[in-house]
Amino acid sequence: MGGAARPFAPLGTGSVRAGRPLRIAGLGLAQLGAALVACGLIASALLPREASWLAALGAVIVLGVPHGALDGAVAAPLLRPRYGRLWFGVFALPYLGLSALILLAWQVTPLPTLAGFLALSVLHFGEEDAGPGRPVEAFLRGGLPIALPALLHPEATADIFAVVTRVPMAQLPAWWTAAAWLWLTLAAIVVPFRLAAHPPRRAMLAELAGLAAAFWLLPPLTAFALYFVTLHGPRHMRALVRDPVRAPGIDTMGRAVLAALPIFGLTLGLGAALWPLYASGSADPTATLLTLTLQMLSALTVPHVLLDRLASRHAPPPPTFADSLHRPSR
Ligand SMILES: CC1=C(/C=C/C(C)=C/C=C/C(C)=C/C=C/C=C(C)/C=C/C=C(C)/C=C/C2=C(C)CCCC2(C)C)C(C)(C)CCC1
Ligand SMILES: [Fe+2]
Repeated sequence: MGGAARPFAPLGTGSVRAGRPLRIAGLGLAQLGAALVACGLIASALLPREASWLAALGAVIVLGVPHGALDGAVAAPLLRPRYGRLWFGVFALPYLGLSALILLAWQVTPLPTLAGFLALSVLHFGEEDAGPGRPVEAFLRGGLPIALPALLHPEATADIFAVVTRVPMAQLPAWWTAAAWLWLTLAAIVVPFRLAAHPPRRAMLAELAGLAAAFWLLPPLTAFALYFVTLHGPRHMRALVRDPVRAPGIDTMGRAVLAALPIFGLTLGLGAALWPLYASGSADPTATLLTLTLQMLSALTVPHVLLDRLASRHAPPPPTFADSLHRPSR
């Protein structure tokens, strides 16, 4: 998230001669891809429920999970100087151990684990969307994808989480509804003041309005997939591309995608290995995929967020004016 800004190199830059990104009708290749994915997801909302769940989960897995697979590229510069070729084991073992504990927690105490997952998601989404050092904006923006489905589509959201937790849920847990109302009340109080004090950029207003419309008009899982694969994942990858310190080898979106592939493959392998365990309790493969995907996302989120914290703590402070006099500019 932090770090010195570098011009954003759009996806596909590497394959375009003379470094000029391919543009069609004024859109870069990355924006065009995102627009196509968004149209596909919106259209999938017209399908029967099972099919629309499959489309949303497919997008979350194929297009959303790779942003977390870049954690390897963030950990390597922290660990390789000290552990040499053993760095991946030193990184992966605690990462997997922590994830395994969360998967176990879903079996033992599903509802408290759900509450923890939602709280961590607000933090994670908010920090990514608002940027560091903006706790109020982070709470408001991170809370939006969690609160709006509870307020606008409580039954459909309860149906999803009854499958994920494997706990019958005729309606959403009262604590979720109460937290969603609290978020809405705080937003209604804080937003007018902030709008008056700092008029926001038009792009941010458009993003928030688009997100609110998606969570209002689309089924909740489709709206979540849209947010996760067109905003959250790309934003995380762009932040790494722009940060020369946290992942030094990742300086274009094309490189970021390539660097994510090996660990993404490993993650798919882990999912495939866990499948029989999850399928044994359910007759419906779509429900199994929903449970496994959401539980795995939550399990990976804990080390994913911790690593982000550790990496920002190890990042050198931003250069001072005196530094800039001694160092050649990038
Ligand atoms: C490095 C590594 C790895 C990998 C990793 C990864 C790949 C990660 C990822 C990560 C990630 C990828 C993360 C994520 C996150 C996510 C989240 C945080 C989410 C959340 C969500 C939510 C919370 C939702 C909800 C909902 C729904 C679902 C529906 C409707 C409604 C709502 C919206 C509410 C491995 C293990 C292989 C090995 C070791 C090392
Ligand atoms: Fe993330």
